[in-house]
Amino acid sequence: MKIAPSMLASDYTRMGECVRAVQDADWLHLDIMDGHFVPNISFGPDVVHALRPLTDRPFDVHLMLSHPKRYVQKFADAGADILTFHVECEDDIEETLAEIERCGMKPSLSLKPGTPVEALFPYLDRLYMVLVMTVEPGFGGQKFMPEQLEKVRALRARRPELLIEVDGGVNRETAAACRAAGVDVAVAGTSVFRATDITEEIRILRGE
Ligand SMILES: O=C(CO)[C@@H](O)[C@H](O)COP(=O)(O)O
Repeated sequence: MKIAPSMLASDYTRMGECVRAVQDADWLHLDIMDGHFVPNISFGPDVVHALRPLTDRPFDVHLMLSHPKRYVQKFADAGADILTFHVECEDDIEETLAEIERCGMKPSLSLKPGTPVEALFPYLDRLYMVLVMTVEPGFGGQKFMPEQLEKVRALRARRPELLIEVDGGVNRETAAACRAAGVDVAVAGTSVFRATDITEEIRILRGE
């Protein structure tokens, strides 16, 4: 299982050092929150752009925005590789996917814990990845919701080749359940950035 450390849990006074500290991870996860789709505000494309030269890891950008389509070009310019937005957003899903493709990024859709997995089914053929939220989006440091792994199993059964990521509450114990459910990529914020040995923690989360 690949590990994507979430910069939401990094020390914002030294974000550059934090990016270098997770060089051994597979991807870098960047959470973008607008204070409307979720009750929190994080950072925007300028921060993503500033961090881009510090690592060659793929930038996995998760838009928790009511209107993601407006910002697709900005995140492409900032250096995003994979762009995830939510099926519950207020923009047209097909049009937003087309805009992500037009900008040369890999399209991905996410869903909140309360949204049935079937909401994603009409779009699966167009997606590079699905991000299954294992906490209510908006904040780091929450408890993993194990029942969300049912969505991973349902998606895996329907599309064996689809890349599946989970996000929220991933630690040593819950990572094992994710691996068993067939998760390809796990986002981990608190467990990685609070670890005494970050490199070792990533290795353990991967299941190595
Ligand atoms: O998108 C989110 C929260 O909305 C996640 O990326 C969290 O930031 C993961 O943090 P931890 O649960 O690992 O602390």
